[in-house]
Amino acid sequence: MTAPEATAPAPDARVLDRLYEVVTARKGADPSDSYTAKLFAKGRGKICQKFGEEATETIVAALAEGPDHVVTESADLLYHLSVLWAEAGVAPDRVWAELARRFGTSGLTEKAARTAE
Ligand SMILES: N=c1c2ncn([C@@H]3O[C@H](COP(=O)(O)OP(=O)(O)OP(=O)(O)O)[C@@H](O)[C@H]3O)c2ncn1[C@@H]1O[C@H](COP(=O)(O)O)[C@@H](O)[C@H]1O
Repeated sequence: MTAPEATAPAPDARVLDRLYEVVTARKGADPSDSYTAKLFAKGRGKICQKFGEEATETIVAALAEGPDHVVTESADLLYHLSVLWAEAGVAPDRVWAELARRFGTSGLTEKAARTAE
């Protein structure tokens, strides 16, 4: 069996960085020991399919099930996004940098600049 992580991360946004480290370390691990390793073994198509399913489940939770379900489905969604990033070779730092770059630019301003091109 794969050993559980020694210490749980703080329950804040940095948990995604820790999760990405754990997920990346599961690449090439025995699929019978790890759900993440099983997903990697099934390939990128399966990982993308799972991410899509979790997105749909999050939508259903928001539309019909209430905040507690939105929380649990969002956690499933972000876990599967971490696996997708690891599969695609995208470290979360790159996403954080892109979000930071966009900070303070209204989506309306960005769209207007794009559609004027
Ligand atoms: N955060 C998660 C996490 N969130 C959700 N899941 C799994 O994602 C799956 C959700 O998919 P479904 O609800 O569709 O359940 P399912 O029917 O089992 O899925 P499929 O058979 O369709 O693939 C469940 O099996 C959950 O257990 C997770 N599995 C792992 N992690 C993290 O990843 C770490 C490593 O996990 P292992 O790779 O299993 O060691 C863990 O310590 C956790 O920190």
